[in-house]
Amino acid sequence: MNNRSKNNRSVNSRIADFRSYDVAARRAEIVRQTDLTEADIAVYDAADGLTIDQADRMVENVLGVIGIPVGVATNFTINGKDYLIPLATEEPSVVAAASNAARIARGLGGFHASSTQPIMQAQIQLVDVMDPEAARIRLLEAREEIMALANEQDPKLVSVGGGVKDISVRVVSSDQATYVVLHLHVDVRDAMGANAVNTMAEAIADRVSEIGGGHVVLRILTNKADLRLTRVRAVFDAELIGGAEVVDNLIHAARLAELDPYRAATHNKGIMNGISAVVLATGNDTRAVEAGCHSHAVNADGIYSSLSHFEKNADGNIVGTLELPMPVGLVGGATKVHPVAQAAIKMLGVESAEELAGIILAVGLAQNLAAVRVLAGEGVQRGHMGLHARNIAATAGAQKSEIDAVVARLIADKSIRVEHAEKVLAEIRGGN
Ligand SMILES: CC(C)(COP(=O)([O-])OP(=O)([O-])OC[C@H]1O[C@@H](n2cnc3c(N)ncnc32)[C@H](O)[C@@H]1OP(=O)([O-])[O-])[C@@H](O)C(=O)NCCC(=O)NCCSC(=O)C[C@@](C)(O)CC(=O)[O-]
Ligand SMILES: NC(=O)C1=CN([C@@H]2O[C@H](COP(=O)(O)OP(=O)(O)OC[C@H]3O[C@@H](n4cnc5c(N)ncnc54)[C@H](O)[C@@H]3O)[C@@H](O)[C@H]2O)C=CC1
Repeated sequence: MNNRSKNNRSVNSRIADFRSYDVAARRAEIVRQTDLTEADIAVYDAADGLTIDQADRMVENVLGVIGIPVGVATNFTINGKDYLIPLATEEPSVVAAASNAARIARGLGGFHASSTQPIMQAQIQLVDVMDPEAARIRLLEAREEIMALANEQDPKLVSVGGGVKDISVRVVSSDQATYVVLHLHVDVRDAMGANAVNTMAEAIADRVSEIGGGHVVLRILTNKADLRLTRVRAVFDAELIGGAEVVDNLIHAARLAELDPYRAATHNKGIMNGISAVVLATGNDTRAVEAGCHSHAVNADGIYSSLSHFEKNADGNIVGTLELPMPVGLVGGATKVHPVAQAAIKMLGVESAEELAGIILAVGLAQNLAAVRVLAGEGVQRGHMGLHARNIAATAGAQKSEIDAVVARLIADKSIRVEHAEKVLAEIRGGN
């Protein structure tokens, strides 16, 4: 299931035992397989991949930068193509878990992703409208004029096949107030699209109030990007999951997440472990994606619920599915200015925002399956805390050469706590 990169390199995401490579060997492997050159991958040498001058141009009142590790998830095949996927996360076991679940799906075809058109929406809120229902109809009658005025703001977007495709108008009312809210539906192609649609919304606002009446308050993107959905599905091998009993327990665990908001929040956090890590690694807007996902987690009955679904198929394997808004881009925002984000995009070899969205969903589903699988079996502590033990050993003061020995003792003693690590370290240093 190899994939040819843009420069015709062969990407094979199945790199057995990648964990035992040292950092230099991992980089060499990535350079060998992907379009990243040795010069490109050197951005990871700077502690944060970002100079102070670059940071100072990105946000305000800059003091410095914060480093977040970037790891590579292996074993991913998506729509028949292999990917080596950068994840930026401070949490141990996320990269391992995603790689593990991708390995479990790989033999059964990997992940299949698809998306709607990349439609983002802006809202223009009219207040104090005397005749809200009639205003709604007048605005819909002016559809062509409103769309043309909005499209004039972004000839570049229109030239690449995007632009406003439709409008809709809602009357939002309660006992306290009634608002007329016009939505612009904008195809943003390979952009995340917030700046693009906000520019349009501000430009048409006066004309919208002339037609609708009242006056304008809000003219801003909605992060409930429910017209820009990405879907992913994968079959996970029952044997590799741990057998029929773990499969059945996994279904019970997933069902509780559908029924119970307390469980759903944690289940969805596991999904976001994967999603936010790829979104961050590619310089995309984590808050925009997270807000969109949260808004999507409320089901038809108004209950906060699981974002994913797991079912057992006729072969006894698990079929996992995930459908989410995924407003990410390859142009604009930090994707174009952050050197590490650019390296991530080049490593992935993605050609469209839609392809990137499919990868992000696949990692979200993989991370979710991996977590629920261990919860349905041995519990999360062995795998997660085993990897977290490295942090604990370092916190206790272990040097690089001492960490492996301290971690081995913490796991053997089933006590992954700083006080115990300090005791073990003292013993090791004392020759006991
Ligand atoms: C941690 C594992 C994967 C171990 O699982 P394991 O079965 O011991 O793994 P293994 O040693 O048999 O290796 C299997 C594959 O996993 C990967 N792998 C395995 N270890 C590593 C490693 N060190 N570094 C890199 N890759 C690793 C790697 O791909 C490897 O294949 P290989 O390539 O070696 O042939 C498993 O226990 C697991 O998936 N745990 C879930 C961890 C998790 O979800 N972490 C997130 C933090 S917990 C949380 O935030 C959310 C949660 C859990 O509450 C969500 C929820 O409740 O739903
Ligand atoms: N509520 C939110 O989520 C908000 C987010 N933001 C920020 O907005 C930024 C993203 O805005 P964008 O409009 O994506 O950025 P942008 O304005 O930098 O880039 C988009 C522009 O790129 C041009 N373009 C060139 N080639 C294109 C192609 N192939 N496809 C699409 N457009 C192309 C178009 O003119 C388009 O308007 C992010 O940094 C985000 O953090 C800003 C305000 C609110």
